[in-house]
Amino acid sequence: MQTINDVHAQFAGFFPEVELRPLIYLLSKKLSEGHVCIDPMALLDSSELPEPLDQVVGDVAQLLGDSQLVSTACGPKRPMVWHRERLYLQRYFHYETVILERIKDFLDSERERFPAMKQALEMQRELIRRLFGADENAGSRPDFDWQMMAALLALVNQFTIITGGPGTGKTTTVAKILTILFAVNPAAKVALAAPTGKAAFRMAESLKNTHIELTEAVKEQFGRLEPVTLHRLLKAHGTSSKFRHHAGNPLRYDLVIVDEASMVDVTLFAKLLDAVGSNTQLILLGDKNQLASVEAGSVLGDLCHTQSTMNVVTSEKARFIQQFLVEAEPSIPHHLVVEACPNPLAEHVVELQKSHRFSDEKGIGLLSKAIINNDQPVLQAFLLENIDDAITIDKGYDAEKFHAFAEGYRAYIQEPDTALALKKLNDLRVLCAIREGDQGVYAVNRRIEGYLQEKKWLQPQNEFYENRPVMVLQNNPGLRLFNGDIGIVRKDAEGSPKVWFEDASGALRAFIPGHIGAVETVFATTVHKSQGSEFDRVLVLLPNQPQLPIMTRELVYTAITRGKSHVLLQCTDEVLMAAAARSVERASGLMHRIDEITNKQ
Ligand SMILES: Nc1ncnc2c1ncn2[C@@H]1O[C@H](COP(=O)(O)OP(=O)(O)OP(=O)(O)O)[C@@H](O)[C@H]1O
Repeated sequence: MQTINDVHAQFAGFFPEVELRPLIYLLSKKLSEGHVCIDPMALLDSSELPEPLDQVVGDVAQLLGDSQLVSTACGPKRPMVWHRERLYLQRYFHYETVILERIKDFLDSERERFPAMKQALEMQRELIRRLFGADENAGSRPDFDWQMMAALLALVNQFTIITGGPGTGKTTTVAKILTILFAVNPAAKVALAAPTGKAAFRMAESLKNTHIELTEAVKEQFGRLEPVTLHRLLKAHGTSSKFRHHAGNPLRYDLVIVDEASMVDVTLFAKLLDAVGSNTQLILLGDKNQLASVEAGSVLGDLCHTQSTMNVVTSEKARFIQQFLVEAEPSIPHHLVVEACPNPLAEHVVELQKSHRFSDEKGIGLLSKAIINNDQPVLQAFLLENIDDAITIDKGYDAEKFHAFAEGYRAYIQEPDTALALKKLNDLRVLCAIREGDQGVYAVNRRIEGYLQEKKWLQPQNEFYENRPVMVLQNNPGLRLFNGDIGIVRKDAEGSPKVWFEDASGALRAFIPGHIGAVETVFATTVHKSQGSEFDRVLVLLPNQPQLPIMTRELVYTAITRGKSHVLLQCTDEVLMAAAARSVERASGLMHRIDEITNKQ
């Protein structure tokens, strides 16, 4: 229960206009829950206001319009902005505005580039047809190849979002985009980035291991791509959110690719867009259905959801794309081709729809779709039958099943080669929804430690015991270690404990434990922290509290799709059904401000 002493009430109390305090209270509270702004009219009916702030006097719009603390979009700089029925802290309104303005700039500059780029791509017709298998597979494919649409649009656009679930080929599409780009411009400068070091590293690995045939020259170009975190790309000043790259000192690349963009909050999103100059193309990859960032905003999801139908294109772009198909190949479905697109982001967001990793008919593919679509009959069938090879649902939170899973950690502990041990550690993970309580990360980590100790595989006598798996909890740009990086404690040749990490090139790096700042044990981690990672097997432990607001379909979808071959789901029927029925709601103005890209307000 909220008390008058809580931090949001204190914040509201700093403002002299007493009648505005209930709104400021709500704004502060909602910001801490990940919302970028509030719709005061909708919220004032709710019972979220503590006494004595629960009395709102007068007409809200008039109150905000008359206040010296509140400005409008074009008004003087004040602590808050009231814009199109939403109330923002000035800073967050600014971030949203930067995002919209930068997208507008990208769209303006690409119109000029289109004829030249179109011509350049037409010169690469053979390569494009070969990459998308048009010659050999013509006619055998049942549906239009959305990867081809994504790649061609990304190459002619300045700003593109490629979204899709796990295994839909986002990385493969990037490999094809790069192959075409290097054919057009062998000297192209490309940056690969992601919000976490782990995600950036994983993208670079997947690019190196792509199944597409590359020439030696392109292989060499791929080999030179160095994955970096967004903080490193933008050149963070220490651990602050100030960056050396911004509109006045833009990034000097031809193309910037950002993976796992669903994890980027509104602040970093705005700073990224601000730092990408008008001559640089930007491609954002992510799964719009995944959990959003821990901090405020769900920008990637919001930008994707501005369109009710995905993959709509104008007939001009459809003609351009379809010239690369051979006759027998399926073309873009007719209902998606229009004369003019009302949404400015049409042709800039492409959804890849076919998973090449999971079947839609069974296993992780079927269950994750059923969760995100709240498909209750399919979920009921999973709960009733429990006969899927890739999914085990344990409704009784069985200790034996838990221990059998934890036993999987023995492989990395007994692996003498530290690089291999790091890989084996990352074969499996326990994913928790919460931190506190018996089913939270802290208790579950202790439970696994205790079990492995009982088996005499671990001796956790001190903080940095041999083989402790740890996750770094903050960015250390100076050490090139970032929040979310995972390492193992092992003694070095001199017998001193060190924490070992793998860098982007696969080389081992060791640090004295005291030098890397706060870490936590990572046998189990939160679903939030697991974003950007995939594991062969996961145990998803959902707390037996169906009413918990954090238990949403996005959370369970994100957890399940971290698993590549098997998911053990510990939850009751009620918990799973309640989570599937609940969706993350994050207020932002992006969806209803998207028309500002075309009609400057
Ligand atoms: N068009 C395709 N034809 C055949 N196989 C494909 C195709 N596209 C992707 N794949 C295969 O599907 C698997 C997943 O592809 P990829 O890693 O590109 O997907 P992703 O969307 O990036 O996945 P993740 O969400 O896990 O990062 C890979 O083994 C890849 O080789």
